[in-house]
Amino acid sequence: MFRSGSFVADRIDPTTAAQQQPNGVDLTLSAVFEQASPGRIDQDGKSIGDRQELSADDGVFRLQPGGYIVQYGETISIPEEHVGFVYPRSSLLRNSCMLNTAVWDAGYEGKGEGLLEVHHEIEIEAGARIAQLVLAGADHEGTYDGSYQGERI
Ligand SMILES: O=c1ccn([C@H]2C[C@H](O)[C@@H](COP(=O)(O)OP(=O)(O)OP(=O)(O)O)O2)c(=O)[nH]1
Repeated sequence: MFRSGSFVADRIDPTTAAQQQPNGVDLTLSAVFEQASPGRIDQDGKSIGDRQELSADDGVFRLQPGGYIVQYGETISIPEEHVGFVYPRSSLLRNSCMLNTAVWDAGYEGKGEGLLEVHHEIEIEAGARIAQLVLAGADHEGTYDGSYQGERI
C-alpha cells in the first residue's frame, strides 16, 4: 500500500505545505551538474565520474538539451518496511524533459540525486519543485548500507 502525503512529509526535511501532495511530497532542485569524465560500473563496485556544477543565472538554471545530474534540496529518510519511488513532476515532461530515478531503499538517509533529461531548452528556478517522492509498504531483508548512505546531510 502506498502511504499518504502527510506520512511521507514526516520523513522529509525540510518540507513546506506547498510541497505536500495527496500521495507524496514534492522535492526541490538544489544543484545541477554536468558529467565531465567517465564513471565505471564493475561486477563488484563502481566509481562516479567527475562533474562540473552549473551556476544559476539570477537564481535560474537555463538548460540546453542534454543530460544533467540534479541534487534534491531535502534530506529523505526511507523508513523500514517501506520502499521509495521518485517520479518527475508532470510539468517537466509536458515541457519535453524527464527525470530518471531508481529505487530508494529502506533505511537510506540522505539528499539523493536524479538524472534530468532535457529534450528542449528549459528554465528551472533553483528551489523549484521538480519531483515527487512516494512511499510504499514493502518487505525487505536488511536495510540500505551502501556508499551513498548519509550523503550530503
Ligand atoms: O533515483 C534515485 C534512487 C535512489 N537514490 C538513493 C537512495 C538509494 O537507497 C541509494 C542507492 O541506490 P542504489 O542501491 O540503486 O545504488 P547502487 O548504485 O546500487 O549503490 P550501492 O552499491 O550503494 O547500493 O541512492 C537516489 O539518490 N536517486
